[in-house]
Amino acid sequence: MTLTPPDVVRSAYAQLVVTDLAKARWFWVDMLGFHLQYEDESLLCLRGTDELTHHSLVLRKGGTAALDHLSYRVRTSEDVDRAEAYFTALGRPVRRVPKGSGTPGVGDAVRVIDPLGFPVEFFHDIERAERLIQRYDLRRGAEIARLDHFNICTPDIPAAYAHYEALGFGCSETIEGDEHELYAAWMYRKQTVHDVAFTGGAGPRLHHVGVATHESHQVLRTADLFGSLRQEHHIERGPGRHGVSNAFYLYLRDPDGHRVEIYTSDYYTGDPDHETYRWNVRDDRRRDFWGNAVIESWYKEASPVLDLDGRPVPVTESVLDESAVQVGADGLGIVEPAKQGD
Ligand SMILES: O=S(=O)(O)c1ccc(O)c(O)c1
Ligand SMILES: [Fe+2]
Repeated sequence: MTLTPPDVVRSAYAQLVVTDLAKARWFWVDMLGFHLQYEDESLLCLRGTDELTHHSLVLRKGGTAALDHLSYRVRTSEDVDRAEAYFTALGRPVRRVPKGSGTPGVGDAVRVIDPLGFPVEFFHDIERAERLIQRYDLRRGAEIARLDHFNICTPDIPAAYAHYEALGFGCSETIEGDEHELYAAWMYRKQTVHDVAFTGGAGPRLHHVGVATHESHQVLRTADLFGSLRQEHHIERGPGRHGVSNAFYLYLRDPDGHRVEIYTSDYYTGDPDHETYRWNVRDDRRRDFWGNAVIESWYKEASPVLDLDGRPVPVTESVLDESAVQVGADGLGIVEPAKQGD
């Protein structure tokens, strides 16, 4: 029996558990400039300046910092039923979340634990929100425009690739070994570089949420804002230019250690014959086009994830470890001189 996957439109929101809502509000609203769409004593629903639906980030107060769930928007309400049937047929834990019983603003949804162990929601209906695209008077901090992608840590990248390919995701770029072993992949439904990407490592864990600004000067200004306020310890990696995606980037850690990437200027991937661009793991421009080393914490640290009952999901150690491949300025393992023309 052929399984019809849900028609995923885009990565829509991440729901993060934070231990101090006030500190999280400072980081995500005051410093990053997310707009506050909904707030109560235990929950914040936030969106970027361009976003026309209720939220793209939800912060829920809890005892341990973790990913509560990732959420994808699907094209029709029938696709929510398709998602339920698809993951039920895969033998995965599935839970229907009727409108009003889940995240504020979201209509009928289904939540699953996917084959990679991640809590993932699929929904169609979501409340519309006031158009703030040209309300420059309300912009502040990093001026975040929208959610761009999720990056997940998983021990088996080929399995992650196969799962998302079966969901109809295209692949824009990869990092591969000399024998084409897959170290990382970037996959999309919307017509940019990625909605989801996979970082090799113990998983399931959330590596980061990628949020987009319109301009690289906003990425630079973000770093300056944290420096000005003596909050530079929130800066983890960058600013810099990625090899993969060609985006300009800055990685921050929020007060609970959740990683967020401020990201701008990747490229269009919408043609039906779009070809995957493949990087060799020994190319030390792959992660930073200028050859700057990737800090160890970026490879090793990530947020735990919760199951459908809010319990932490145990992790499995990785099969491949990209950080063990030392090339030029990158990697942390055995030093191998880069061959001329690598
Ligand atoms: O560091 S990489 O160039 O591989 C990279 C590319 C795009 C991303 O969104 C990212 O987080 C990391
Ligand atoms: Fe990213």
